[in-house]
Amino acid sequence: MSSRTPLMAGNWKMNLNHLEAIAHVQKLAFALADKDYEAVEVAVLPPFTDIRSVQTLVDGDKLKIKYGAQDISAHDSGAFTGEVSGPMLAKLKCAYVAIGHSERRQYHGEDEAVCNAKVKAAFKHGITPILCVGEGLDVRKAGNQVTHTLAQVDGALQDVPAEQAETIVIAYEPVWAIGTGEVATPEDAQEVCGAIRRRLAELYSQELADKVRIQYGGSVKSGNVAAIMAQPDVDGALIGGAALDADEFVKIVRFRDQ
Ligand SMILES: O=C[C@H](O)COP(=O)(O)O
Repeated sequence: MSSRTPLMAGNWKMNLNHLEAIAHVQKLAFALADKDYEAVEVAVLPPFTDIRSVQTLVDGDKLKIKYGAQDISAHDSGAFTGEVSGPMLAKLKCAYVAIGHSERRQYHGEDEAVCNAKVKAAFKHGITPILCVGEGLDVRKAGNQVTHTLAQVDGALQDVPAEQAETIVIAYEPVWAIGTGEVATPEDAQEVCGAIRRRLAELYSQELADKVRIQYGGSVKSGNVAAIMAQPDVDGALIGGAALDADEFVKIVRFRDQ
């Protein structure tokens, strides 16, 4: 484990309405103590319709839980039905936004150019991107996971200046491990997370690469998080299913106790 502050982020995906979101965040807030926030940054990524409610709760009770969105439009405003813009998310004080999640890539055809535009949109509005990258099963079976994932990193960071890139979070999520119960081994996670950090050093500088937090995502649970977090280039986790269970998510935040 590195000296970078780990980021444990719960990606709720399309789960929990705004009332359930309030109850869930209240439960997290009740369970988490100052020492948890000192050791780990904790964030939730609810559906768009929940964000205002989460913001009101976090602001009102001065909670230390960060929150963000699961997607952002590449456009600031205009005729883009169904999209939500950077200025809108910034107005709700979103700290983070997931970009290029494999479900966005798979179901909405998001490619590197789209991810690149969204990364730029997030930075433009002061929101930290959590750039999601990772290979599918066929690519893994062919042994091309590193090449594939680094091409996604290269594409999304095209023309992103160092002063922005140094704050990005990159989530390595092998698609075959998402929601399947198939977790990559800690060595699998380290192989690709380490390669991502080396690529950041090539694209920018070693100093910058050493600052960037690289998460692992894919069937993370309290029972496997400690071994994954023990890897030198893994600085947190992007958690899907297990983040919907407040008790389990708190255990993941407290990975050092597992
Ligand atoms: O964004 C989270 C990932 O897709 C992981 O989801 P999962 O923990 O349910 O496998």
